[in-house]
Amino acid sequence: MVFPILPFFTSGQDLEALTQKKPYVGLTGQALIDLSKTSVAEAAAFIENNISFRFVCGLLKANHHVSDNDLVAFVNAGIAVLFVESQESATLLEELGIPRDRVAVYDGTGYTSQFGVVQKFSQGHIVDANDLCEEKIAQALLATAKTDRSDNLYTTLVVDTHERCLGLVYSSKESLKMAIEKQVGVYFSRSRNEIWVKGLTSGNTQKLINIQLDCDGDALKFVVVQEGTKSDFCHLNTASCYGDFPHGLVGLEQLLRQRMENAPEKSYTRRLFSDPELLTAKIKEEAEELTEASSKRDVAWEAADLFYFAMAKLVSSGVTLEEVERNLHVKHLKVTRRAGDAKPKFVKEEAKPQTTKDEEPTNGNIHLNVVSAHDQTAVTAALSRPIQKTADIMHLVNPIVEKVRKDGNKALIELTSKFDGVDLESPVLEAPFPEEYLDGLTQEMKEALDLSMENVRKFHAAQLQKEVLQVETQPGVVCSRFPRPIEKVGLYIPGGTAVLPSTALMLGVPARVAQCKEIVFASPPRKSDGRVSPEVVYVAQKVGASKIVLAGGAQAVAAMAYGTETIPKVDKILGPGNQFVTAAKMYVQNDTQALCSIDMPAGPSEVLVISDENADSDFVASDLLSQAEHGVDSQVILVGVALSEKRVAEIQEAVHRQAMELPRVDIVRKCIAHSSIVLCDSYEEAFQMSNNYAPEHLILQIENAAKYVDLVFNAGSIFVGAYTPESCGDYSSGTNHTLPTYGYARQYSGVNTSTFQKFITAQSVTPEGLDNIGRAVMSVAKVEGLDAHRNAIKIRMQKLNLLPENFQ
Ligand SMILES: NC(=O)c1ccc[n+]([C@@H]2O[C@H](COP(=O)([O-])OP(=O)(O)OC[C@H]3O[C@@H](n4cnc5c(N)ncnc54)[C@H](O)[C@@H]3O)[C@@H](O)[C@H]2O)c1
Ligand SMILES: N[C@H](CO)Cc1c[nH]c[nH+]1
Ligand SMILES: [Zn+2]
Repeated sequence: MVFPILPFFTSGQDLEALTQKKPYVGLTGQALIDLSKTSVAEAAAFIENNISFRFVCGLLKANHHVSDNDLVAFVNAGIAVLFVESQESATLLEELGIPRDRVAVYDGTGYTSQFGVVQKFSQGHIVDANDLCEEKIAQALLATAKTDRSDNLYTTLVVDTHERCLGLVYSSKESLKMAIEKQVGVYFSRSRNEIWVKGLTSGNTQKLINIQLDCDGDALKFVVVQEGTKSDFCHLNTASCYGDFPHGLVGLEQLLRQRMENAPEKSYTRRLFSDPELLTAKIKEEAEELTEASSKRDVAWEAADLFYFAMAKLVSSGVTLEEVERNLHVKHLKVTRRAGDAKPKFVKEEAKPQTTKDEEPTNGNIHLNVVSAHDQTAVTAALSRPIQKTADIMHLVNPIVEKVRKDGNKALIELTSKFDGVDLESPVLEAPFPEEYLDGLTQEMKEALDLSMENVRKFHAAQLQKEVLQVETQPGVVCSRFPRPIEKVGLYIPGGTAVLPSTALMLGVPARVAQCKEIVFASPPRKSDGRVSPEVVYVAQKVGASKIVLAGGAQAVAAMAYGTETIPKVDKILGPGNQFVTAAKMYVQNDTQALCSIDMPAGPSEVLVISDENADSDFVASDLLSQAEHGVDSQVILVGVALSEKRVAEIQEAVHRQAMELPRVDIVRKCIAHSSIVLCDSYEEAFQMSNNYAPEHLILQIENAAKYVDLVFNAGSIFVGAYTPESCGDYSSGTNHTLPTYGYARQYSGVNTSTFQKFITAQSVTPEGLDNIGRAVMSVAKVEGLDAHRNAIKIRMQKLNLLPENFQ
């Protein structure tokens, strides 16, 4: 039992008009709407705007003309339960995806709701809202409410609209009638033995929102809003008769509302309310921090910060917490329509599939979003990368890594079957690699790979640091530094959406140049035969790899980091990959048990092209597309310097035309959907934009391009001039294509020869040297309170008679 009357709104127009004219109808907290006479929009607006109607149902008569789509839309707008006249209708609704407990079937005497409110609404309960008046409502309530008290009063619980208990009071028949008539908190005072209008003397009155009866009808509940200057319910000046509430979200909302009214001019809260950009930045910052938090304590801490700024946004936008909760409630009521199984009776119109972000339309123009560099908000959105939050990815990757760590090859075989659809007997191919693994490798391909490997070798051999660096910092103090190869390296070669033998050579050749002792390759096996491509095997053979791990993703990274029965544990893992690979690399790098470092976070490929009016539109488009085809999570950005509208249109046309010819057009389409053109006025502005973005690849298609290289501070690799497409660096020119993405070009270099080396320092100090630096060492050791350090100098200097006799 909630309320003994279910007001029936016979038409959509009644909804708004009647609730204005007869606000007391809302005291019942419930409504029944005739769905055949109401539009979805009318129902949605009614539910959204009237917080007093907590339980809204829809009546569906036999032979109604409501379409299937509208039925689902009504439910999704917040209709809790559908009242239908037959079991057959209930079955048809179920086939549409509306759960059975959201349907109440007429049984000859009424409808029984089992969802939200468990109650039988008989014909007598359902009353045309047009016929309702305060008196009828009071009569119905009094006829149903029970009391077993000798004074005939009704026990009444008072709660606020967040359902927080304010206190326990008593109502009499008269006080109830008066409360309904005036829609305020009116009770019966037992101590004064009279009707008690709450706040009559103090001014802290109560607006009455709903009256409810409990399940057996012997206790009332008043839902109220405290009004007046003080919002305390209790005579002891606390929010409730049980003291003040803990300062949670409701308390925060109240506090921020007060601050909105009276925060001092220069206070932080005032700034927050009057500077929308600051508030936006704080919300983004806190949201990011929350995604990065991992311990329970940090997650709670960061969530509280985010709620604070989100609440400031609500308050400054005039939105209440109740409206948000209402929104959550409606979302909770949503259902998913089942596709294609509606019975003819319910089929009035075909449902159009909704387009989600993951399912971009597969036709239409492929064009980039265009923003002006002056629109800061649009630029920030345009330059944000389409990557999953670290926390979300880690959540998926952690169990994979742990499984491989625990179960070794067995786990690797299982995960390869699961993620790559290949069932292997052994996850490792040992050198010397069987000749048949080179089947299909053409002479032309060998020559292309040889040429590329030789150029990469030349450039990386020139970088090799062999010499011992030696400096005498003081007479008798010689410091030196010398390189050593990292002993065992694991090289990841992507193979998800495209097989990348070029990555095999970009990693294998410098590893060989640096003289790493053991080189292990890992790459996902192909579905067709469970092998890796002959080109990868060819490169592995050329660079002297000892093994090829036939696995991809996080499982391959884990196998190389921890080792398995047949895979050696490596000291460093290098190579690009998708988000699973990159996240797994970051995970093992942070695990001291793994004792494994990584090159850098090299995730989904990205490019930023700076072009001016003189650039060739076809060249620009081709460079954008060459990275767009890598994956749906790639991003390509064109920063245009003083581009005319005509030029922008020409580039867009070239992008579309060239893309439509590509076999990977579907991937390109999805990548371009989150890629942009940013229009700048000057070269300086364009380079500033690029430095902020810190792209993996930067292509300069501008006049005198070489002259502008000095302006670049953050980028993985730069491609200078119209005839330097990125493809050259991807394959054959000699630079490395394993480069930092996600903006990590701010602090990381791309793979180079020293990535495969480490540097050891050495020093040699003579008695003369000790005399020159010994006192300084002792002074600093003393201030740090590390006497043993100081002694190591003192003892030697004393034996050498370099210190005065009584030196302490
Ligand atoms: N930054 C660089 O230097 C650089 C260089 C080359 C390539 N790349 C990038 O490397 C990436 C290669 O990605 P890819 O996907 O084609 O190949 P990949 O080899 O990196 O990843 C494929 C593996 O991911 C795993 N995987 C796929 N879906 C999974 C899921 N739902 N859960 C767990 N694991 C899953 C599978 O095991 C699969 O073997 C592209 O984004 C490309 O842009 C970057
Ligand atoms: N552009 C990629 C680096 O982001 C490398 C690559 C390999 N093959 C083609 N391209
Ligand atoms: Zn590429």
